[in-house]
Amino acid sequence: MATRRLTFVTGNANKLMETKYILSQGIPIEIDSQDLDIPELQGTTQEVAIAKSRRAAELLGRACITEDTALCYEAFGGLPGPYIKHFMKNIGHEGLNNLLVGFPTKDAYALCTFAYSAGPGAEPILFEGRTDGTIVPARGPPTFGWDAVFQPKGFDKTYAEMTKEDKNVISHRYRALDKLKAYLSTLPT
Ligand SMILES: O=P(O)(O)OP(=O)(O)OP(=O)(O)OC[C@H]1O[C@@H](n2cnc3c(O)ncnc32)[C@H](O)[C@@H]1O
Ligand SMILES: [Mg+2]
Repeated sequence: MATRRLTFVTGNANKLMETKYILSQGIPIEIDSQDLDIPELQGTTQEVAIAKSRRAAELLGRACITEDTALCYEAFGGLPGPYIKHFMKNIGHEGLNNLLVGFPTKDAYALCTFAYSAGPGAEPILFEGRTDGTIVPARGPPTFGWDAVFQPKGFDKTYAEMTKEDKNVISHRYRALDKLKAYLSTLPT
């Protein structure tokens, strides 16, 4: 099978690393990356993902993938959701826990949305992956976003305490990439 080449438009080095790792397990694919400055709209996770994918393909002038990650609190009807980056930056791990003081549930889910665009003007196709868990006081290295405060259901470790091999077979990103992989393998290279 010929190796497919695809550009991942992202400015996040950790996303890129996990994506390359997960995709390399399944199909012959080479991912390069471009960090383009793309405004992220407000709206549902799907609306945010579609707008970003359209703009990325326009700027790049060819097929690409983009990705948006949301962290959704059950107590808040799914927020912060796609706005988690700004919450994380401004209030940190402790703030992400303090938000939930007084709320009956600390349940949350991580939602990853990959968007594939065949090129400028093409309708983006979305691939979603969800992992359920709980928000806990930070444990593990603070290397990647909110990994240290998210403990997936059925595990006694946070994402940050897990090995990359373990995180990458149960994560929101893995589940979305599993669907993207299946789609890519139906396309001609
Ligand atoms: O250039 P892009 O791809 O948009 O990269 P970004 O860092 O801006 O990413 P998002 O807009 O999707 O914002 C998601 C936020 O969640 C963080 N994040 C994404 N995936 C994560 C994961 O698997 N574990 C922990 N934090 C994660 C990430 O660092 C951001 O703060
Ligand atoms: Mg972003």
